[in-house]
Amino acid sequence: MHAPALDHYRFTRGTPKEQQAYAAELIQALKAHSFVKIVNHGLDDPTIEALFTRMQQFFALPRHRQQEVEHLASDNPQRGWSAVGVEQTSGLYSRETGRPVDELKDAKEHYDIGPPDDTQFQNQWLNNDVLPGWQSFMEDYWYKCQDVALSVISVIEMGLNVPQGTIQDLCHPAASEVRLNHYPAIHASEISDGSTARIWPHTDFGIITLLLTDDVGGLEFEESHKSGKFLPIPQGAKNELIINVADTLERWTNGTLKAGMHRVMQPVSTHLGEKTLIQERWSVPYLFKARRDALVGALPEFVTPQVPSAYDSITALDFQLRRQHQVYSNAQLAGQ
Ligand SMILES: O=C(O)CCC(=O)C(=O)O
Ligand SMILES: [Fe+2]
Repeated sequence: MHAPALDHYRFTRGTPKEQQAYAAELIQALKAHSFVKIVNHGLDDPTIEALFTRMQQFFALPRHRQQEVEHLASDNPQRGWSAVGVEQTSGLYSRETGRPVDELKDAKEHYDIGPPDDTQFQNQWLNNDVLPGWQSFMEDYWYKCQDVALSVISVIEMGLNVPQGTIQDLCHPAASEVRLNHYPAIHASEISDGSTARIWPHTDFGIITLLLTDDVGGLEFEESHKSGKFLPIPQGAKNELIINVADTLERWTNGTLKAGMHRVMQPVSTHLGEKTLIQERWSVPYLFKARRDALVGALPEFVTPQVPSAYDSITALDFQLRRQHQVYSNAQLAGQ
């Protein structure tokens, strides 16, 4: 489970033979665990340092500034700031527990950034004089992540033995998002009594997710598909990028790759005394998504008469709206 990170240079700088071997290992890891860690992916250390510094600047602003770019609950893709607890990831999960969503709280605030040139669901930005250079840094980071994601998708296409471009061609125009997650410090007892999670078990909606985290810990992946058993992911070097399979790739591959169920709880190192305060935590997923009019049923390459498509063929946007709907209560969606 705790396999060392794979070296992405084996693809970007490797011989065809090295590329094939790397692709086979990556697919094997994704089949076994639904996630894999990679290094030498193209996001350099100074960029990662600056990303965490920049995101912290936004969350340190006075509340009224954050409210200027607040995302209002709707089924649409999120843009801008969502306050702690507004997004209820328990809605993606409560069906399994049978407990009402409102009893299961999320202890996270976040900021979402869609494609810089998105005209359908536009980004929300503060004036440049509030956080000089912030918007252009984040737009730049969004493009850098897109490059990494496309490169990883090339590897996945190779490892799955489908023609290059099979998946990549379904990703333009882009609909992907950078999400800046802030988990404020929280009493361990709030998590251990089962009422709150930093983020409840869920799968991501897109194709793959590229995830960077700080070293606080707490991220857990389901050990194997539908096992219900979660294993903590030890934090490696800060530049390790976690790649996980998300819903759309599971659907396109007709279940050959399964979306990785994950959550964020207290770090394993935490002594769970009543009064223990778990330190704040930061993470940045890049949610790599299909173009909005692409169909997200199984691709023909993964369907046979014996193995028909197990997924309904709706558009990526409809799928997004369906999943997004689950993270808000009806009252929120009615604007109350
Ligand atoms: O914070 C993390 O490590 C994971 C975040 C996550 O799963 C998400 O934002 O979808
Ligand atoms: Fe996630």
